[in-house]
Amino acid sequence: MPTDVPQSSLIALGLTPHSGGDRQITGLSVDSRQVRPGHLFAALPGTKVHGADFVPAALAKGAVAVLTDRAGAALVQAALSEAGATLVVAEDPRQALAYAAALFFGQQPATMIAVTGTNGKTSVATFTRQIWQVLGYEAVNIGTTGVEGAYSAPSNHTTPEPITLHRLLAEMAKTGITHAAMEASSHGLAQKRLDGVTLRAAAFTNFTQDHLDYHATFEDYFAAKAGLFGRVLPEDGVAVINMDDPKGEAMAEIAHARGQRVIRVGHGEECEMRLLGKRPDATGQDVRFAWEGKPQMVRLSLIGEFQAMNVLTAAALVIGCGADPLSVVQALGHLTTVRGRMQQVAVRENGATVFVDYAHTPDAVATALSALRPHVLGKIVVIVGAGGDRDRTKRPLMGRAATDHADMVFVTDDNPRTEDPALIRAAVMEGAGPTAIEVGDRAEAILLAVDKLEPGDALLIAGKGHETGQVIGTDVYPFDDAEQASVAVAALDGKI
Ligand SMILES: CC(=O)N[C@H]1[C@@H](OP(=O)(O)OP(=O)(O)OC[C@H]2O[C@@H](n3ccc(=O)[nH]c3=O)[C@H](O)[C@@H]2O)O[C@H](CO)[C@@H](O)[C@@H]1O[C@H](C)C(=O)N[C@@H](C)C(=O)N[C@H](CCC(=O)O)C(=O)O
Ligand SMILES: Nc1ncnc2c1ncn2[C@@H]1O[C@H](COP(=O)(O)OP(=O)(O)OP(=O)(O)O)[C@@H](O)[C@H]1O
Ligand SMILES: N[C@H](CCC[C@H](N)C(=O)O)C(=O)O
Ligand SMILES: [Mg+2]
Repeated sequence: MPTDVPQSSLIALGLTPHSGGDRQITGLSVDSRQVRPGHLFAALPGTKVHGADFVPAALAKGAVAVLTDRAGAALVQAALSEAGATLVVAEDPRQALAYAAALFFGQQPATMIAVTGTNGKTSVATFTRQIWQVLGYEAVNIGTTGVEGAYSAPSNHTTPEPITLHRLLAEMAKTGITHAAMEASSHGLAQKRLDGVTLRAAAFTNFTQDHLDYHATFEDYFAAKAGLFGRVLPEDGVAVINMDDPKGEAMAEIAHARGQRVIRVGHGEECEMRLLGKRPDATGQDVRFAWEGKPQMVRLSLIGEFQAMNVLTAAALVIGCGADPLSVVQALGHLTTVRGRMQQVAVRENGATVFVDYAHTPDAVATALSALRPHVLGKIVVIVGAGGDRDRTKRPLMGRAATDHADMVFVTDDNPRTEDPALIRAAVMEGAGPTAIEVGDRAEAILLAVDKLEPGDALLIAGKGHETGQVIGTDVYPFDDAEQASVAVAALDGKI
């Protein structure tokens, strides 16, 4: 066995053997198909099946120990003693796995933060990383767009699973990464994926509708997010809370109750990081804000008030982690657009602009369009759609938000996945109303929308942001909104 393969005893990983005695393990897996000889297999209760069903398969592949809950233990005890493998039973096996993975891989960047909220996680994590880099730190952001910054890696999840996450964190720490900003998705929090991460600070951006396919109720969805402050962030951590959100007060209460230092961000007088005013123009905005009562000015090459709020949230996180506030303020002028978030991707010969944005919730569509309005003198055209195999109830609300906040609406396909695209569009159209134009093919919708642009107008292509593929059925077809917009502009302006 190569010497760089980490090894550890179960007890050293905080896992107490229930039967079979302590073991040296050479790896961890949650999927029986990924088990290697010497592994601990975590047989987790799932939404579809119980991982315990796959214990025989895991043992056949060489697993020497199994971590599971009580229900799982009852199912696998006999098979384990027959194979001479160790059983570990935990009240919460997902949390036990997260702690074990952190100990197994050993290292993580010394300064880590996490961001939760329905919208804005990727943006805040990216700005946090950018500020750290301007200050001279080796920094990354980890989330929907993969790992970016001083280290690059793709990612299938917004919040990676604990094993993948801690392998990655250890690898990055070894290469000298000292600062990491993570996204904490509600799935990730509910499944305790980041419980083994040592956080210095955490932020809450906002709470609106999404993922009601996974979380049974709004309360469950909120409880998952609140877990970041109520459980994951330690007592000596710093909580950065957006007080403009109706749930800000409740989140700040949770942080206070844990004894965490709270930095409030928002428009209100009570906020330590307070937005005082902004002057939007075609290429960005001048922003006036106050840090602990002291007014500051910065020029941001970013569109939309929500991006200014995301920047202030990121600044508060960096300050919360100990950076000098004045240096942080000075760094803000260097920030650049987050890929696929209110990103200007093309300009027509007549001056009309095209933006790509990742708004895929009703609130995000409303926020993105109203944020764009003060930067635009003419009309706003929007392209909107909704993804298949996701929260169905948000579809008409997204259509409605588009009609309420734009002057012209095109309804098209997002990622239909395994659903019938026509039915998804019909649900979006129901909210968008009779004035909306339905065009199934996304490339055609972009071409038609770009064609409507007159001087001073802007088009917002919502929903897919940085994505480079369109998922139809289970296949992924190359598709990039930014590229399609450039092609449409070039074609209509007679450049190709
Ligand atoms: C809905 C959801 O989050 N599901 C996660 C959950 O799976 P599950 O409970 O559905 O698992 P299951 O299919 O019932 O199987 C139970 C167990 O048996 C195991 N198994 C299954 C089959 C097999 O042959 N062998 C085997 O061992 C599975 O690995 C699992 O541990 O537990 C699994 C193991 O921890 C996760 O991999 C899986 O994430 C899946 C891949 C996923 O797609 N999650 C998405 C929805 C997600 O997490 N998204 C958020 C972003 C959301 C957002 O903000 O937009 C993210 O952070 O990326
Ligand atoms: N602070 C905010 N308030 C409201 N809407 C926002 C905010 N920040 C971003 N948005 C909207 O949400 C979209 C997604 O932003 P971002 O990718 O930063 O969010 P996210 O929380 O990471 O999303 P995901 O759940 O997909 O990971 C943006 O394109 C924008 O339309
Ligand atoms: N992380 C989100 C992204 C949605 C992006 C949108 N393009 C879609 O496919 O619905 C989700 O998986 O729900
Ligand atoms: Mg994200």
